Amino acid sequence: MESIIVRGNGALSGQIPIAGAKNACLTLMPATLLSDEPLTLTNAPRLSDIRTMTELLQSLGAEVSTTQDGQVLVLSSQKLSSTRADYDIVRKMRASILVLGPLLAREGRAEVSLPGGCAIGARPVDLHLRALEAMGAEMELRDGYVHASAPGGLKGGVFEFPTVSVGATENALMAATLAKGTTVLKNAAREPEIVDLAQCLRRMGARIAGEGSRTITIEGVDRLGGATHPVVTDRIELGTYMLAPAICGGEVECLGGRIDLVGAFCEKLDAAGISVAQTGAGVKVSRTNGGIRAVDVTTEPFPGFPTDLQAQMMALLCMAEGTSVLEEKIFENRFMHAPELMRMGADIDVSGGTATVRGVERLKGAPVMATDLRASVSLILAGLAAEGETIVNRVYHLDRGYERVEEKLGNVGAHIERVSGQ
Ligand SMILES: CC(=O)N[C@H]1[C@@H](OP(=O)(O)OP(=O)(O)OC[C@H]2O[C@@H](n3ccc(=O)[nH]c3=O)[C@H](O)[C@@H]2O)O[C@H](CO)[C@@H](O)[C@@H]1O
Ligand SMILES: C=C(OP(=O)(O)O)C(=O)O
Repeated sequence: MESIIVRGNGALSGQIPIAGAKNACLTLMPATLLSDEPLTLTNAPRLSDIRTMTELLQSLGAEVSTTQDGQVLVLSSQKLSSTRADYDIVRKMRASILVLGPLLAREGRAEVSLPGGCAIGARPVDLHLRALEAMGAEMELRDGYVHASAPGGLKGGVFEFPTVSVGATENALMAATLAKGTTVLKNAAREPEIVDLAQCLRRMGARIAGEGSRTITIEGVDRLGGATHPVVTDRIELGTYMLAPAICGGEVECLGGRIDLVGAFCEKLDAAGISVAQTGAGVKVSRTNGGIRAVDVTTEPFPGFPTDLQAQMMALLCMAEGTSVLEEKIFENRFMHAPELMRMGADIDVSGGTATVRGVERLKGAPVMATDLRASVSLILAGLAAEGETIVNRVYHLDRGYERVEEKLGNVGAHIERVSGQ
């Protein structure tokens, strides 16, 4: 099994290229199921989750080819051979549920394994099912699978999400493109990945208005065609690497970064005493003098502070002057990084959805265990600023969402390497 070894270091300096967004690509890929013409995605990230989605789509009969550098995906679903998303693939990745809406819209039926819970929370899919039911789908839960059908095709409907859900909005949006009539999605998610999906679907011929606002209106069309679409920048990878110079000191430019993708996060960095500026090429972050100030953070749906940056922000605040309070409002169990950070000398109390972090002067390297994707990278960030060596085990979580992390951080001066067999 592989591990990442990080040795505490001084200031960082240089540039880090930011990849296309994992979470956008994972919803754009199933959009291929809506059309019999090819969908080409450029700026795709090279990640294990993308390979899992490729495997899932291929199991349904789609053809997926990748350029040698892995950045262009050509997906073709001319003829589908199955409507069943098997447990063996779905269990590897929750985003697999995103094939449900497209399959149902194109084929009138789908059988998708329930993804189940995961380390960060229970993560039910009831809202995905209810939104599709509002379009006339019939759902039955049997043998651990959702058996969905819409024999006469989906029909436009009005659905108000009781809670904002990124995945359920994506599933409903994709399905509605081929439903008969108009669908209105209220209290929809406003994340940049939703906007990216709507733009891609529009390129395929869909009629969508209002993405990025709380209400999305979709006029169903008879068929969708092919398209070429660039995957939006990964705002979570961006925020993660913005924290590297914030934690270690120095100045790093994140190439391709856009402040508008991480507005609420930048406000917190500013309050913590970190300088952030948009440049022609990306986002430049520096901490050249002065310490880190404590700040309070509450996670919220976009445009609020993203839950996917909470663990990394906690790594920064472990070394702030003063006490910070982090409230996790999206997932019920997303503080597993806290005990690992405490192994490195952090002073953190967790009570329910609240973590109180009292800043310490210095963290100390230790062997730690990655429990999920963002937790893993928070431990790497903490290790960069700790005294001595930190060994992060179970890095397969990291490879779901970060490509070439050692190379990207190594190029700005971090002491980081991947080793096998630890
Ligand atoms: C592949 C992908 O894009 N993953 C992202 C997506 O996950 P995902 O789409 O799974 O997250 P949701 O926005 O759906 O979850 C938000 C909240 O709604 C709840 N909920 C969701 C669906 C449902 O049917 N019922 C229900 O109760 C969830 O348990 C959670 O408490 O958005 C999350 C919130 O920004 C991010 O952390 C994930 O990185
Ligand atoms: C939680 C995440 O992903 P997923 O929804 O695929 O588990 C994430 O990207 O941080």
